Amino acid sequence: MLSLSGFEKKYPSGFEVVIPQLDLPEGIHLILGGNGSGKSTLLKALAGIHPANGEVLLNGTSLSSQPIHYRRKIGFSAAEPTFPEYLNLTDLITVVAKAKQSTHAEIAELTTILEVGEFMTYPIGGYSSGMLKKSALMLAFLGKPELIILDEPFTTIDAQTQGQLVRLICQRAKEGTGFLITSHQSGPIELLPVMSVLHMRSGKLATHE
Ligand SMILES: Nc1ncnc2c1ncn2[C@@H]1O[C@H](COP(=O)(O)OP(=O)(O)OP(=O)(O)O)[C@@H](O)[C@H]1O
Repeated sequence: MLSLSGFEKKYPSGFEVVIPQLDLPEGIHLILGGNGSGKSTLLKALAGIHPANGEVLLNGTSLSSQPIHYRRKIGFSAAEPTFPEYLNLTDLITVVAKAKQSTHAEIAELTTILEVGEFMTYPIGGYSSGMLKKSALMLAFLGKPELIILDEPFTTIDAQTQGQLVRLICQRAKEGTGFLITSHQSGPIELLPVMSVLHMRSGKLATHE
């Protein structure tokens, strides 16, 4: 599914994430590690949001040489999502659904599962942190991406939505979607059928079980 070779992402501060080689087959992969170990840095680079060096291939599509094609295949939900405050979630869904060829049925299903229907027509500037996270999750799943990258997906959402999200991840994984997930919350991730766990320390992969 996803392969990295010679991956390097360095900030001007000197902090860097370095992964010489990594091959992840289809499935759910957890990335764990302490605060500041580099998890979000890695995920943002793999989502194509932050530039990085090295080769990243998603089912043969290259992030560096086919960036638009690559990014269409990815869904990403940030740990602390931000969106233009004057738009609403319906606006964002319209744009992303068109770009990723999502169906009305999928939009309706995700609207119900993630319980965004009540606020999706209100301006984003008035959303709570949980509403922002639900919005980011909705956009990440739209269009059945080949790989969905979720950075702290269980923070700020209520217990009921956490349960719904676990079921949604399991359902999509069964259908062949790959997942990279970070979480400091152990409860929900213990319910996931995880293929591998990667531990990060100081910008490096310490272990891969
Ligand atoms: N945009 C940025 N510019 C410069 N340095 C950054 C930036 N984002 C993160 N860092 C630094 O990179 C290091 C790793 O941060 P990162 O957010 O990737 O860690 P993390 O493992 O996701 O942490 P946490 O568990 O606290 O979310 C930290 O030292 C952080 O200060």
